[in-house]
Amino acid sequence: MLLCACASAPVQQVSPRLFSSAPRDYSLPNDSWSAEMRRLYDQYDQEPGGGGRWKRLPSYNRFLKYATAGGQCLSRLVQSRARLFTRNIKEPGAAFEYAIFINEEEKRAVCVFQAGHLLEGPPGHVHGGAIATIIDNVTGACATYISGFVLTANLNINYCSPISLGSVVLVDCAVDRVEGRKTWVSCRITSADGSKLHTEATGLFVSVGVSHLFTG
Ligand SMILES: CCCCCCCCCCCCCCCC(=O)SCCNC(=O)CCNC(=O)[C@H](O)C(C)(C)COP(=O)(O)OP(=O)(O)OC[C@H]1O[C@@H](n2cnc3c(N)ncnc32)[C@H](O)[C@@H]1OP(=O)(O)O
Repeated sequence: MLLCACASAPVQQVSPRLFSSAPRDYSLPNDSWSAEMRRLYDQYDQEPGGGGRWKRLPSYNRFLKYATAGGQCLSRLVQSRARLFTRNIKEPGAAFEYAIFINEEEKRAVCVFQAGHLLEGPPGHVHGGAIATIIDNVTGACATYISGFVLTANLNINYCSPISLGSVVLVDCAVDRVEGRKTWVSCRITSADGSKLHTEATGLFVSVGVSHLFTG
């Protein structure tokens, strides 16, 4: 379920069944993925209904773009040119290629992430802001899945070793604690084989009503 609200209209409920056509799911493999990216994806991917531990989260460049109903409030959102930051570069493989898998029982999310050439920071390596972005995205998805709609209140990141452009890494997150409106998530980015630690992070996410986005 996705909630929609704006300052001048009452909060409305919009469900994915209102989608008019199949949107592009960016979490599915494409030709830019390396063999290693594909191998890791296959490792976590499970047949729908197969009872596997991991569920892939679909990923769209804008969730509401494909909805057909919802009145004035929704149409104002749909008509805007906003796009999800991590999915707004058209060239496959150029920036963020990733798929997130959720393990509800363990309250964990794992993301297989291939960092493209447009994410350069230090020569040949991934920009720290791009690393922060993927961490925010994956920890945010993990917190959202467990606690419902949340915003990032705090993110602490230790950059332990640089990530090479074009490489594939694993972003592994877990919900550590939920207390009232607050959800704490920890995160580690490692090399694909798990042998090298690149980044460690913790995040605090606070549950809000979607109307918070319109009222500040
Ligand atoms: C079915 C599911 C599918 C899932 C599929 C999802 C896919 C989806 C993928 C996309 C995932 C993208 C993920 C991006 C996520 C962003 O990037 S969010 C954007 C960046 N974040 C923001 O812009 C947030 C800006 N900040 C705010 O709006 C407000 O400060 C907040 C965080 C909502 C908190 O404000 P508030 O609601 O007024 O709450 P407030 O009463 O101040 O605080 C509540 C509690 O939190 C504590 N707190 C608040 N801020 C802090 C802080 N900075 N440090 C420590 N404690 C704090 C307070 O002390 C308080 O604690 P208690 O007193 O209750 O113990």
